[in-house]
Amino acid sequence: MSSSAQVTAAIIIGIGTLLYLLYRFLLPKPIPGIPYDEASIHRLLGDVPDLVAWQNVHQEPWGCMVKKFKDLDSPIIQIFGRVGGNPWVVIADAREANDIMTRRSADFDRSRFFGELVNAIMPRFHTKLMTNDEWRAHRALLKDTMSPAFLNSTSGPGLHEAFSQVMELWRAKMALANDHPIDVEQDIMYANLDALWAAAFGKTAGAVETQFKNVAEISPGPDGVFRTPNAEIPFEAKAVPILAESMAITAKSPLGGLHHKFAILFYPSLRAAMKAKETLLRRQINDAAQRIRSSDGAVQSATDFIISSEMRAAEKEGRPADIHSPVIYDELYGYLMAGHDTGATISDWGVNFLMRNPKVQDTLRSSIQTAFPNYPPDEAPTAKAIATTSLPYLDAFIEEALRLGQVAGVHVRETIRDTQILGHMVPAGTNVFMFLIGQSIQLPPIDVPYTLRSKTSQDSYSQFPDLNPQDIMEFKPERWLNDDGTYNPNAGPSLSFGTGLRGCFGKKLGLLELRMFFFLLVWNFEVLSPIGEQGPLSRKQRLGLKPRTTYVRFRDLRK
Ligand code: HEM
Repeated sequence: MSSSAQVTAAIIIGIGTLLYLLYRFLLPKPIPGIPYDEASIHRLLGDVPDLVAWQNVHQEPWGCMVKKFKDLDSPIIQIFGRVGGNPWVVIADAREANDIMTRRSADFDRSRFFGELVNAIMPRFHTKLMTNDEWRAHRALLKDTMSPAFLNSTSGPGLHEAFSQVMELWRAKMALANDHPIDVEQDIMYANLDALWAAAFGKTAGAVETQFKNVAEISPGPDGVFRTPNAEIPFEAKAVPILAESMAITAKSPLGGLHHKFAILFYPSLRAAMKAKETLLRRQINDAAQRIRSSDGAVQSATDFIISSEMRAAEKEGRPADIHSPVIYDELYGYLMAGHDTGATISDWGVNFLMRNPKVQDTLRSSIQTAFPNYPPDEAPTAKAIATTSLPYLDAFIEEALRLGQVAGVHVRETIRDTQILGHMVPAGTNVFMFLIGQSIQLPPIDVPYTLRSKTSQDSYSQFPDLNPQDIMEFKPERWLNDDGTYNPNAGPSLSFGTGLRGCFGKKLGLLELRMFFFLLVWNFEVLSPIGEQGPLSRKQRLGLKPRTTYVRFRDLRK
């Protein structure tokens, strides 16, 4: 062999060896002792191909996890979701999940994986921060907007207006659809966007109002479901779902948040949406400041609240008010974004559960009619009356819809020091996913020996009972009621909003949103299934985990 051929051969062997070593380096490295799928450790992409394959067939990736837990017969497993990244630990046990989120803050904190989702859009939104003084200061900014007084008097009327409007939209559609099913998913999303917009800025975004324009064009699709062409809503409002949906880029891309940042900077639709976000916030904040100056500080929205607080603090400290601070911008937009799609997703689930459980629907309706005996059918009670009246069956219905719906397939925390989960050592810096749509919350649990539970989990064992495995898959609001008919949120694991320090900031507003929507829905209509056989209820992954379809027939109860 000539010397140049020898050099070429040596280079090829060298490159080949390097590539092989790189490949070996990037292959998944399991955490010792925690079960995993054997096939996944021989692939650079780990478990991703399985999740993608499941998604392609079922429109959501999570059923694949139910199968992995079953195949590995363990409530704790590990999966490999990033090339060359650390394994992710996943648990399917509500009791341990609750324990991690409420009692183990010395071991777990907000996961950077979760924070990455919002980083490119709202880098100062507190959901991204670890639990520290900065996070506490951000939470304090809007804390009082979750007080009962603020919710019932200031936020409630806007929610009532938005949902009353969508009831009228459906009345108009129903008159033309002539007892055929209507696709209501987009209307529900717009109604929730309007509702949160009103809570944030004092007036709806006009999204539902815009939909009235096209009602006359309602027509059946090949599946017999009636739909209206989507009327263009104001771009500032449209920007909210556009940006919210873009967070999926982070979740899905092997490059995570880097890919999302690139998209926000260079994709024209996302650039336009970011610009609309800035314009909207600037205008709303200026309007709020002017309103406050001219009306002795009367607060009509979350924006008014945050701006008047800043103006008062500045006056007290003798400095100019910093009403256009990036923190205020990101917290306000976070408030808007975090609440509309989550509320809409659970509303879609609840509508499906009402259709499939006519007895539950009858009980729910008679319970609210009994609570308001003096109202004629065409006059719904006020926002304040709905918000403040004891309605235990409605609360139980919502709790059950949250349990069997679930907006998020998982909650995530990160270990901040080496720790133990269900008897296994988990190193610091590991993302721990707590699975919500499988065993122990929606399916019979996987057996966990008591002694493997953490000390805090054992000590708090009697805090809530496990769900009954015999009827865990049924939609049964009664499980959340005491014998005397009062609502009992501790009748089982209630994790749909997360829990503990880093649970949902807007839970009370979210619950009010759902209360107002379902009250007005059941007050106005009987919610009927589309005609014909109903298949099993399946999911699709959008920003949240939604039911595959929300097709409804309505019977108007005003007639
Ligand atoms: C039905 C409605 C809602 C549902 C189901 C829901 C669900 C959730 C979930 C599952 C989390 C993650 C919790 C965790 O990791 O433990 C979360 C966090 C959060 N939610 Fe909600 N949410 C809803 C409404 C809202 C509303 C209306 C707002 C604000 C106005 C809001 C603001 C937030 C914020 C700021 C966080 C992050 C908290 C932190 O990191 O400290 N949510 N929500």
